[in-house]
Amino acid sequence: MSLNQDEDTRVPVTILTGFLGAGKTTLLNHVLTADHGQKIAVIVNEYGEVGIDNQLIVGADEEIIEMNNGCICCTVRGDLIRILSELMEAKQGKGDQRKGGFDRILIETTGLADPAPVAQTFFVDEAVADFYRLDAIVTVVDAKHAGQHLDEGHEAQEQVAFADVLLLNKTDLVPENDLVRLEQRLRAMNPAAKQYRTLQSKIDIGHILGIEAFDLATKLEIDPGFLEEEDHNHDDDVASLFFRETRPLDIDKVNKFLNEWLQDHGTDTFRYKGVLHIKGVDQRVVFLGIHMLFSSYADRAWRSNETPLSEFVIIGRNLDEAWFKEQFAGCVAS
Ligand SMILES: Nc1nc2c(ncn2[C@@H]2O[C@H](COP(=O)(O)OP(=O)(O)OP(=O)(O)O)[C@@H](O)[C@H]2O)c(=O)[nH]1
Repeated sequence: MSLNQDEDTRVPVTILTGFLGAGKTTLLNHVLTADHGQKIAVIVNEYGEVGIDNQLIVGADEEIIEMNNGCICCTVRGDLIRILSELMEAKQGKGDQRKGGFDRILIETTGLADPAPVAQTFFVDEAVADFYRLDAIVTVVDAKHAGQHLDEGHEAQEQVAFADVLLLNKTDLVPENDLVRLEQRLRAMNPAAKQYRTLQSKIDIGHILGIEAFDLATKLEIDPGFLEEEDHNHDDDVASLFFRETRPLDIDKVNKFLNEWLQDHGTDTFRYKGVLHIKGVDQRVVFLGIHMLFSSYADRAWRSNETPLSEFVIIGRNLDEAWFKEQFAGCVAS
């Protein structure tokens, strides 16, 4: 391992984190389409058995690797190390060399991930630590919902506490007073992190990539056990449900059932999103929601080699799977 940063030729890695729906995929798409001349290999970890985000990432020629078998900070650390090792071998001219053309790595964690164990991978696994350098942890904060998430959830707090850069996103949804209060709260939790306000996660790439901001000593001050392998807990009440339906749906019925559900359960429904097959619409309909706020839009047309179908994920507390299944089936167009 090189000791001098100037001579450090290891591949830089950025961990992109932030609570469910904060704007991570929006930021990722912004980075992938920006004109920075860098080749970025992207590792995306989603909560839930099927990835919706990977369907929404812009069609860049970057290497995008999905990890959907669990949460990156718990069960799939082994997967992460395997993927990083494969990429390393590709870059060293071994293995699948088509994958080796990247300059840096970007890891998008699930909104429920604690970033510390992910960061830890770059220090405790020797082969990984020799080849990769953790550049920064970038945390996107949803200005509208951060108050609730920080009050309730240990994961949201960890994401802020471990950040090197905090992007205060969705500044269009809250008044200036609230933004200032939130900035103060974030600063009290993590005085060392740089803060930027963003709209649609738009940020100068130079503020988040290649910034050499991750400092192990600071992280050890926040969490003296940072380098020790230890179990960590998630909120056990939070679960995800997944639905798939090949018959076309009626968008009015989808809207109606979600509206009714959210009136009573909006606070506990963190995130729901899907790509839907709607009757009479030739395009994929993307449906995105966070608590009470949701929207849908027609995306690209279904391709001739795709079977149109609807895939929908809901993440929240106290979700009744049988009830949701019945409601979802009730949305099939007549
Ligand atoms: N009003 C508003 N909406 C935004 C802004 N940035 C992103 N969004 C919307 O917020 C929603 C969530 O954005 P994503 O980028 O999917 O969030 P995410 O953090 O990747 O979500 P998960 O992967 O589910 O955790 C989408 O509908 C975005 O269009 C913003 O600045 N203002």
